[in-house]
Amino acid sequence: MAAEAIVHQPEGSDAWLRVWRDIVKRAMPGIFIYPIFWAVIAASSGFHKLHPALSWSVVAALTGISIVRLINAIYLTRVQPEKRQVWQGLFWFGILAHSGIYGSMFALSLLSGNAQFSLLMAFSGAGIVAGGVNSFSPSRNLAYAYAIVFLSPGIVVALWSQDLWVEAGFIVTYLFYMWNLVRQQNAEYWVSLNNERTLALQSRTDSLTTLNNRRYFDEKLKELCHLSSRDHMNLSILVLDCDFFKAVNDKYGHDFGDECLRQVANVLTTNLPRATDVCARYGGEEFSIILAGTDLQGAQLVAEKIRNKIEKMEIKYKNITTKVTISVGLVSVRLDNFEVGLPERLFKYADEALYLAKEQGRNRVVCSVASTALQAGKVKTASL
Ligand SMILES: Nc1nc2c(ncn2[C@@H]2O[C@H](COP(=O)(O)OP(=O)(O)OP(=O)(O)O)[C@@H](O)[C@H]2O)c(=O)[nH]1
Repeated sequence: MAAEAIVHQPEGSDAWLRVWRDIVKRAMPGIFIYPIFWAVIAASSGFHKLHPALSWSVVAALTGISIVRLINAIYLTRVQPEKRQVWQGLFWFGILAHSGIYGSMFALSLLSGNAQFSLLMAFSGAGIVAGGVNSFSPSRNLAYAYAIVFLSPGIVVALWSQDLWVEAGFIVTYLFYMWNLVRQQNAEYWVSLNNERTLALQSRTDSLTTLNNRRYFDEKLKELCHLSSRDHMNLSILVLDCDFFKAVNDKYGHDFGDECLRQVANVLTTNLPRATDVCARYGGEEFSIILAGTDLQGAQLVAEKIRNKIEKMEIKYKNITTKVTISVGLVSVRLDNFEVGLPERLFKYADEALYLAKEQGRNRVVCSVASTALQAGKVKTASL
């Protein structure tokens, strides 16, 4: 996906969280720069002696905004998704208020006739703007707005006073330079984020079927076992295997076998509509499914539906048309406490049930004895 496309991802997605975490982290060191720089420059250049009220008011305003920004930075990425816009608005306000006030003081320094004051404000301002542009570059609009608000008062004052044309030219040039930097850094940020996401996706995806791979399935199984144990929920695992797949490969070739696996995978994904269902290619011609919050009856229905759809499906590839069947092993338990090795044991039960399904003639769903005993209350989870 192109960098530009991702910049406009909808609010509330995972991308929002990731990007704003980055922005907040990058912006953190800059929060206290404003009052500190201003206080040091106003004191060292003698500006505070001539204008004590203004100097102190600016210190107070910049410090107040720093505190608001700090609180905002702590909570921005932790609030409920529906409150994100308000907190994001407050983040913008803090940034623009800081840059507006500091930029105005820089503009004032141009008119002050105090060379040391204006030089220090110019140097510090240039540094702060460059740092801010770098921090906010994941959001191009924020970075642009920030640079404009910071530098505009200086440009206006320099143009207005007529004898500061050189300074005005310098600030306008600097603004263009920053503009270019925003574009460049924004593009670099999104390209690297995109690469990171692609790599993460590849590491959890099976390239043939685009289903999740075994590693992801194992991680998810552990996580869902934990969650289900904590909430005393049902958890079902299905292990599915294509029947006589060696014969399919031998008869029609490996390419056709691959196509069969893709079409079987497609039936699985289209028949698992719940967002919490996890489906993976466990290896070879074996697939696995986790149905969190689903009891034995529900899991049997799902397994039977999938088995039935695959049995009826005609697999067409090039000039060949054939059918395949699958055998399914199933385990369904209500979990009350998590123990080490629980996910592996549950999977083993489903796998043993699959073995029975093969033994009993294939093209069928067999439920693990562990789950029937558990549903009848004969076995406690702890003794699985
Ligand atoms: N085309 C293709 N074949 C695969 C892939 N992974 C595994 N296989 C084949 O799947 C076949 C599995 O064979 P077996 O384990 O003997 O099982 P089966 O023939 O399906 O017999 P049962 O499972 O007992 O019904 C082997 O021939 C593997 O080469 C794959 O990615 N693509």
